[in-house]
Amino acid sequence: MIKVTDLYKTYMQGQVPVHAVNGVNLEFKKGEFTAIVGPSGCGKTTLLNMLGGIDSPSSGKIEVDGISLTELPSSELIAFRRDNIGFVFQDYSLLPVLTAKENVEFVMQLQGRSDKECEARATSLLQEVGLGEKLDSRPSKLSGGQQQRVAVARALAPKPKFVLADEPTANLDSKSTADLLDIMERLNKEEGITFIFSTHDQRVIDKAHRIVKLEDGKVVEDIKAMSVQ
Ligand SMILES: Nc1ncnc2c1ncn2[C@@H]1O[C@H](COP(=O)(O)OP(=O)(O)OP(=O)(O)O)[C@@H](O)[C@H]1O
Repeated sequence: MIKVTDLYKTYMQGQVPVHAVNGVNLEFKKGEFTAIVGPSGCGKTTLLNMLGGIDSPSSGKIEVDGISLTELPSSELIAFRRDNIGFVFQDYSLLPVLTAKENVEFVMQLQGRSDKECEARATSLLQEVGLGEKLDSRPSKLSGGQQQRVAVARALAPKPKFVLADEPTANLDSKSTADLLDIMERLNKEEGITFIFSTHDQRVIDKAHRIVKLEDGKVVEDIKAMSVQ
């Protein structure tokens, strides 16, 4: 479970404080499939970055299965993030010189796993996201949708406790969006992967089981979809 308590993040824009996240309290249970929504600038990216330990709060607490991210020394936070949190970014963020398989293997190599294990898991994850034929392709040879599927496979490679996705479909066409959502939904259902994603995309919002709406850095709505109530 992820527990967020009294979370604040204030940026200074010149002399003006911007309260990007302004007193958020939330819990995410294992296996949830949650969309964070709200107008541009409401704090979605800032919240996701803090949940993932890539940005630190001005105050407040984030706990993952009882471990307080906000209190971990930075070296332990880096290892915790690597082993427990998967990220999917809007711009895919794949390493261009590596093939699809190498991009997925890379993060497991950082965990110190054997080459054999890295290769087997990367291959099976890429097959699972429908890219079994593209293992040796570099990102420049893949469509946006295919690159984002590599990014999902990479996020899952270290067997994370949860996956954070910041507007994962922002650059995808309708077909690629639908395919990516099907894959995320299947992984959520069959493997119990917890997904938390920010989005403006109604097609993605329609698939979410829970919708958390932010405005001006505050949670103004937190609703469960009818089908999972
Ligand atoms: N590094 C920064 N320095 C200063 N202000 C920032 C910084 N990052 C974000 N902000 C401000 O914090 C607020 C929240 O930004 P954030 O990117 O989290 O919103 P968002 O909901 O993800 O927006 P979008 O939907 O446009 O991506 C905005 O007012 C933004 O300008």
